[in-house]
Amino acid sequence: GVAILRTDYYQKTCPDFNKIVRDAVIAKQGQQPTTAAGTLRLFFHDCFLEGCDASVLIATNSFNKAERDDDLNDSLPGDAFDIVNRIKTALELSCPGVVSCADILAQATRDLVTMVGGPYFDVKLGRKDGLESKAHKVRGNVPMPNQTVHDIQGMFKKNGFSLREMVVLSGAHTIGFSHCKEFSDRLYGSKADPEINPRFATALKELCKNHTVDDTIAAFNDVMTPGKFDNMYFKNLKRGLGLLASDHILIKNNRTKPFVDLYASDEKAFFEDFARAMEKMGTVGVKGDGEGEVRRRCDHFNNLNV
Ligand code: HEM
Ligand SMILES: [Ca+2]
Ligand SMILES: [Ca+2]
Repeated sequence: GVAILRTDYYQKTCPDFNKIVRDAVIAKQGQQPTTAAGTLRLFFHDCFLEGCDASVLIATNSFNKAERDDDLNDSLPGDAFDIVNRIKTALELSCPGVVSCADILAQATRDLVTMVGGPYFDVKLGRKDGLESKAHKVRGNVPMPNQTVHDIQGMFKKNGFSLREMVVLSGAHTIGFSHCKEFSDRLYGSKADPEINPRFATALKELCKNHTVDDTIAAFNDVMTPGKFDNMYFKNLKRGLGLLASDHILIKNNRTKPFVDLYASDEKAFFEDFARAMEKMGTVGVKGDGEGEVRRRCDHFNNLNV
């Protein structure tokens, strides 16, 4: 059966859960300010494949190439995996074998989003960790920047999200960064996008000029307020300052544009809708008793599946 999630799921079995997660998040985000964006993306990629079950955290072994080693997950940053592992270690000392990795990722994401200025939302708990993680399943479940609104909408729809929720969740690109290869085809050559703000395009071309040699070069998703969770992402789209093609199409497409306009002019509406959509994201495909386990380590199944 489907898991019944509750915000107070660990109240008796792990009373310090909230505090342990919050303290670890504050320490990590202070040391490594890119953690919030990386973790938010990690959570998204987890929930969209096999549901929010920590399948994305599994390490590859000689029998199984895991989700995180598919090309589309290559750029998920180590700091995002690290914060989950740190929290897991602290929790295993306080209440061993009780808290799932899927719950840790959900709760840490909420705390990080809130910490960088985003809205607070409830995180219901009680997910079990999944028993499968296959790299070949990633493609088709995680959107790519060169896809159409129609194709991307299909992936959100499959997970129960409306077009409006797709737009509001894309507002996550108000923080974090993207590597040049994700948007370079908008900059150079005959397919260059004439709708990019010209000064922005010049700056990006300069930034990315050596990206084929150095694939670590990256640009902020939100050029104006890259570290702050706010509605600047939507304001940027209206001025040709969207970074990815999948960002810019939200203002070009006449079905998504009204939502961009709304969130650009009303941050409160953005925060309310984003909070509700994130709460919902946390319930996608969750596993209950008998459908998963509480992993001892977040990067390994308890039994080696071969
Ligand atoms: C709508 C379709 C989406 C597409 C095509 C897309 C694609 C991408 C790509 C290509 C990157 C750059 C990765 C890199 O180069 O390191 C990225 C970054 C990011 N994405 Fe998305 N994304 C989408 C939706 C979302 C959603 C729904 C969320 C979360 C709710 C999200 C959260 C993030 C975050 C936070 C980053 C920055 C990661 C970092 O700084 O490490 N994205 N996205
Ligand atoms: Ca998953
Ligand atoms: Ca921002």
